[in-house]
Amino acid sequence: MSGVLLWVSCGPKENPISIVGVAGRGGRRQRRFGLCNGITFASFSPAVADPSRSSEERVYEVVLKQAALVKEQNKGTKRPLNLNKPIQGDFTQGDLLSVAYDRCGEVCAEYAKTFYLGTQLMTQERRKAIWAIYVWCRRTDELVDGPNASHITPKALDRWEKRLYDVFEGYPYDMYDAALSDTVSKYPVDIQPFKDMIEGMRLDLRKSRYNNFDELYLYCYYVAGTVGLMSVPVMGIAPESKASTESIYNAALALGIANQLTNILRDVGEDARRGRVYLPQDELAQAGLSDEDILVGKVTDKWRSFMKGQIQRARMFFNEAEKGVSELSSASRWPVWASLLLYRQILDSIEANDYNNFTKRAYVGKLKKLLSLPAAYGRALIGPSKNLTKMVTTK
Ligand SMILES: CC(C)=CCC/C(C)=C/CC/C(C)=C/CC/C(C)=C/COP(=O)(O)OP(=O)(O)O
Repeated sequence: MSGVLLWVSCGPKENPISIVGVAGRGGRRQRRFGLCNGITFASFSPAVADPSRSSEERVYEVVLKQAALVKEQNKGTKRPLNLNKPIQGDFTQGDLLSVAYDRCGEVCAEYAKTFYLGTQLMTQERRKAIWAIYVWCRRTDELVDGPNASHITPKALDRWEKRLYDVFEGYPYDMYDAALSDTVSKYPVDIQPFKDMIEGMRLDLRKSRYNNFDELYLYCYYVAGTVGLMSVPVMGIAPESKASTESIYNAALALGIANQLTNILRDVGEDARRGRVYLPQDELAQAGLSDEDILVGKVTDKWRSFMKGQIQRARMFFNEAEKGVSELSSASRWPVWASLLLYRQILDSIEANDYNNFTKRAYVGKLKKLLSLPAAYGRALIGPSKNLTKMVTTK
């Protein structure tokens, strides 16, 4: 494993980015903030920059674009992979890629055990590609959440974005990049969700409150919805699916949003102690609650009723996501169902804790986790719906 540190310590002129040997994993809300309050990043144009429309409308445009691109790329346009630039180590290209993917697998196995198990249910090719994407997301997250987070500036994120472009052009800086370069050369994965995830990190550096759900939705898209959009091209759509590509991408986006909302509801107390409140401020105020109540952490009827509404909304996103899972290729359905069923149970657990998400961490016990696997398997047997109307999106 010692070589890994070397590989991860990144490309030329980069701040060291470590994904190994990091104590604790934590969510993406453990980041420090206040480093760059008030700084705007005019040099970037994320896909969802127009403030005159709702976040949902703007994000849906990204979904449409992704769906159009995947159709285009499925017609046969392939990106070149130029692994010509020297990468540390004495490897042939074949060796390099197989070692690179193995390393990505090791990182997943170490940091995301359940996720790693889920990937074991996929075909080998897809599993490797999903590992490569996971590792890139994890490294991105660690820029603002990892051991070097206090030194991270918007400039470092700009450099990370430049490096992302290089990876997509087929010029990786290190092994993990090489795996991603290979993945994006094989699957119709677009750069946009990756760029948007970096935008989410910029947002996290400068923002610790969300005025309303529209703002929160955008944040959830950046940090989690993007993962859904990155994953579908690798997971694949069932050849017999009659659903529109955009409806499937929309379901994938919904799963990312649902997961992130669940994550936020689970970690309310923990986040508040770090100075962060992700719950929509206007909804808190309407419920007669404030940041102060969250810090005090007393479960009151007001809180219970507020939480019921938040949980209901997260469940709506899970329901939206459900509509798309059956349309995925058969080998990808089981892991996706498993992760959906498992993560959704965190909401049940918050209820079982009588909505005390201030001091009690909601979790899904081992037995429930285990039982979810056959349940997920059963659902995964159901393939694409023959009835088109079932998948028509609401937008
Ligand atoms: C539904 C369809 C059509 C496709 C599936 C598309 C996928 C895979 C969507 C899932 C997107 C996803 C996994 C988003 C990440 C969301 C999230 C909140 C992850 C939590 O990360 P950690 O912070 O490490 O979690 P824990 O703190 O719970 O360990």
